[in-house]
Amino acid sequence: MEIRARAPGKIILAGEHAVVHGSAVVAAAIDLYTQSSLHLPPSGEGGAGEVEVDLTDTGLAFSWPCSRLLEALGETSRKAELQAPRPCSPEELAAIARLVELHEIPEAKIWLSAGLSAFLYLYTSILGCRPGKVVVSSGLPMGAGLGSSAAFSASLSGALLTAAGVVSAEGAVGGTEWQLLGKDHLELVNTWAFQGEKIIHGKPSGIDNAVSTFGSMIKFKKGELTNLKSGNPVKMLITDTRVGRNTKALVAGVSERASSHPDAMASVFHAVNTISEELSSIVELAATDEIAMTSKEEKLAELMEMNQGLLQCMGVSHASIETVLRSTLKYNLVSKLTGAGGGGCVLTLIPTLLSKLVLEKVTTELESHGFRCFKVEVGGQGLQIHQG
Ligand SMILES: Nc1ncnc2c1ncn2[C@@H]1O[C@H](COP(=O)(O)OP(=O)(O)OP(=O)(O)O)[C@@H](O)[C@H]1O
Ligand SMILES: C[C@@](O)(CCO)CC(=O)[O-]
Ligand SMILES: [Mg+2]
Repeated sequence: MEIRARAPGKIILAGEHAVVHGSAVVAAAIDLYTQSSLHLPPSGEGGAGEVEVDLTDTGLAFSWPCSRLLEALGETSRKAELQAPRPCSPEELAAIARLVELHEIPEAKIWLSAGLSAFLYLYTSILGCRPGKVVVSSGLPMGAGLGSSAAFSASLSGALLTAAGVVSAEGAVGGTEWQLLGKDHLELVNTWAFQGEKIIHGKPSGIDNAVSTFGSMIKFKKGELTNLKSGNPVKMLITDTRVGRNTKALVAGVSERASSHPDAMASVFHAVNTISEELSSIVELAATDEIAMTSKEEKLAELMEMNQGLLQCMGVSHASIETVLRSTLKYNLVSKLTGAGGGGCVLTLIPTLLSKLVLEKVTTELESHGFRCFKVEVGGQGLQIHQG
């Protein structure tokens, strides 16, 4: 049996990091996906065989004998528990880390260990220690702020829960082989994906896995989701600075700064909350003419610029991000980091009336710094399933 699931990455228009401390955040799916293809042999009983994962984008594949997994983790998946996802316990995480260490991951790719731990936890918790193989491919740069960890966790959870028979597709994505899940099933996938994010992010807010699972554009605050209907298409240029960084460490750094300067950082988080609330209202306005559109985009740009300034207060900007800010500002364009920062990707708002020539000049200048630029469609579908 083969089951494929794909989940999108995301951009954050305002509110990253502050959302971990209770502020509102606005995020949207993008049309870059991570796909998990699950292959299960007909028998499927635990004990014999292996659990394999092939991370095609890294050129690395890993496998564990089912007997070894059973010995280390015990038979974990029970149908009842599938409806009530639980966090990976410290003991399970330690056992999983030892299983990952059995494979000598090349030092240059040691950052993969978090993803492998999330894989083993989700696979054994949902399917138990039965043989199977997952092939993962992605259009998302890893560790770049576009939610690669969430897209990985959501696509994997979707494929595994479909194989376990607890979620199923309810409708087709017009003109494609992909199918959509109903709201209740998406909620279950999202809760499992959040467990995967906890292993990779440490203290995730839940916004990344929510956007990867539900898609669209979302305002999120203290676990509460509000679907936003963008009044007009939102056009963003994404610049990947190609500076690798680790979201878990960056999130921890902001928490440390909040502990060192509680009052000042509380003011920063409050200001970000206000920016996110205002941005969510403006993005839903439907501008019907050029004057209204220009006015709307100027307000969005101002809010992005203010949020970037507050992200610098949090200590998550980077010299490469500042280079993007300076380069785009020369053309009166506004940019902000997206995701955890510390490098990774930067958003630049593309006004409707911006000429193609100017956009080409900006892109050429950014690429002259060794950055990679690309445009994405914002606010598309979330998790999608295909049963072979
Ligand atoms: N396709 C994948 N296969 C295996 N592991 C992955 C994959 N994509 C992401 N990961 C895991 O997630 C980690 C990157 O997650 P991280 O949260 O640091 O960055 P991000 O999700 O790309 O950015 P952000 O969280 O800021 O949006 C990788 O180091 C890897 O462990
Ligand atoms: C930095 C952060 O706010 C977003 C990362 O994409 C972390 C989180 O919310 O889990
Ligand atoms: Mg992530």
